[in-house]
Amino acid sequence: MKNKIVSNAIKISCKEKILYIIFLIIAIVAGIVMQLIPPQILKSIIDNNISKGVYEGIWKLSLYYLLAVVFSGAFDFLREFMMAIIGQNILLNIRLNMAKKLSKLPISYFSNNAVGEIMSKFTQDVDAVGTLFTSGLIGIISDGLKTIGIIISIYILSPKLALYVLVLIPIIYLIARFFKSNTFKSQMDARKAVGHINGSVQEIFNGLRTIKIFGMENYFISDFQEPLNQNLEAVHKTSTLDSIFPCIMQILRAIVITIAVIVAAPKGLGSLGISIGSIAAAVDLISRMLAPIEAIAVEFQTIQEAISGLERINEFDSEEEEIKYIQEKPELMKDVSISVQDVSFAYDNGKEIVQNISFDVKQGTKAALVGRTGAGKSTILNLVAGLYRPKEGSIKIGGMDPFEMPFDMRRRTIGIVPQAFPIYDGTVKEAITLYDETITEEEIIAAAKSVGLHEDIMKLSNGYDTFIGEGEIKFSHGQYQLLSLACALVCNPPILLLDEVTSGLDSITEAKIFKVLREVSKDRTILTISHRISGIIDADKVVILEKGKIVETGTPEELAGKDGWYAKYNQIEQLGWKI
Ligand SMILES: Nc1ncnc2c1ncn2[C@@H]1O[C@H](COP(=O)(O)OP(=O)(O)OP(=O)(O)O)[C@@H](O)[C@H]1O
Repeated sequence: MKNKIVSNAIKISCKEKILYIIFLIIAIVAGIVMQLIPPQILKSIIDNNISKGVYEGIWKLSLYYLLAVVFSGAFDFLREFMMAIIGQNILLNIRLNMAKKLSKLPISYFSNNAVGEIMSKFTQDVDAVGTLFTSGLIGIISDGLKTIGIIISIYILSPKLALYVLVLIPIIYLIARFFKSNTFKSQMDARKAVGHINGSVQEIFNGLRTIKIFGMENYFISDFQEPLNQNLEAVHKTSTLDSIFPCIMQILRAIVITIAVIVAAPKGLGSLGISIGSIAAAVDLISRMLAPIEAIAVEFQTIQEAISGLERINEFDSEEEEIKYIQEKPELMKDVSISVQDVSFAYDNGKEIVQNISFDVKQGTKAALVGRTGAGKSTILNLVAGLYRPKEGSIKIGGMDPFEMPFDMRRRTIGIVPQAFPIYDGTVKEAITLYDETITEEEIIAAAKSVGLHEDIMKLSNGYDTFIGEGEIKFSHGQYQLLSLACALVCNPPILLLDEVTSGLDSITEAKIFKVLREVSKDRTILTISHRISGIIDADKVVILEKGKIVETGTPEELAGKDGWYAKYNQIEQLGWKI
């Protein structure tokens, strides 16, 4: 199988659930054999007892009949149960394999794929593939064998009757298939509409304030109404098909049985010359045959869905993985200067975002990248952090390409503070360590103290063990930025990359964060980005970017003395305008 994620999951599950697989095979075989026994007992009761007026021992045969039916049902239950356990285990292993794969993908994968799309691979596509194991594949084999077994049994009773039944099977199958594929289509429509409704709800929640301020409630309600109507229509269609289908199958069963009785009855139209007991057994067998044929129609549908899910998982599986660089004994760098030489870069869409960028940040100094929104500042910071590789030129940190830096070395060399704190589902402690268990309690507290957050954390209900996941807001925006800074500092990295850390903060909080930054930047190499001159802290060097190119470089004093971009930005800011 080409799909390694799925084939590997099947292999693991086969090993883990070998006993269940053995029970499944036993249940399938025993179920098929068991369901053939009751009609034979029925035939014997009618032909050998009732027809001949021998009533002795009937109760025993009736009891055997009952037991055979109960056992047949029990084996069917066992089959379904085993299939569900094995199938769910395969699903779990597929999802685990996908999570492992996801953790190996480069940052560009996440920039080029919407979160919703990735999520649907983990949920809908895996569920669709799962039906292959919980019902589809095994179901089709087992129901197919059941149908074959029944036909053989009818053939033993009367070969001609078996031929009549054989002609009727495709008709029954096609009718069942027609109903099931239409039901499936309307279920899909209903699901799509629910997806649209969920999207609208999320949009409404996210923009609640704006909606209220601009009085857009009616617009959103109308946006909500349409998918609701679509959902209702699709659900109505599904319910109608679902309620008609059993009636149709009942009628079909009656038609097949009527035909069988007419052609088989000793004095009927085309007498087959078989006993009354055989007719009764045949009627019993025909009644049992409709359920597996109906199931096969459903299983074909699920297999089709599973194949398209499998294709999407296969696509995900073939995504190129990030190269993992490993160093035997990661050493801390002695020289931590940053050098950016003739760097050009384009994201996957090919549009060049930065061109011919060159600058360096000497060890222990501070540089600031300044430019307007969209100038390419964050892109350069991400390149320096080693998240992307330049298309042209080179970036070195202490002579080493940051893209090729082993992960653990990167974490201990470069501390990154993003524009906004990413909220993880976890405790304050986990937000600082990012689940790195090698970080000690003392190091966590020292990091929190260095950013002045220790007292605030201690005031929380469970201190460092307080949960701060989504919907559990415990801090202000500024405090979250300090937490983010503590996370960057906990490994004591000699380099700090700061991405507009104070954007969106009031001037008092901004001043507080600047004070902390001044403290923690001592003896560190700092690269900070800002779209304002006032957002750079004590920079030794300022690099001004405009549309992906450097337009000015120098110390703040040098640049202030020129009639260039820096002076222009400064002038505008002093007038109170934001760039
Ligand atoms: N993952 C991406 N894929 C494609 N284009 C991107 C990606 N990230 C950013 N860009 C584009 O690169 C350009 C520069 O973005 P970047 O975030 O580097 O600018 P910036 O100067 O940091 O802006 P801001 O101050 O608003 O954060 C923008 O035009 C943006 O559309």
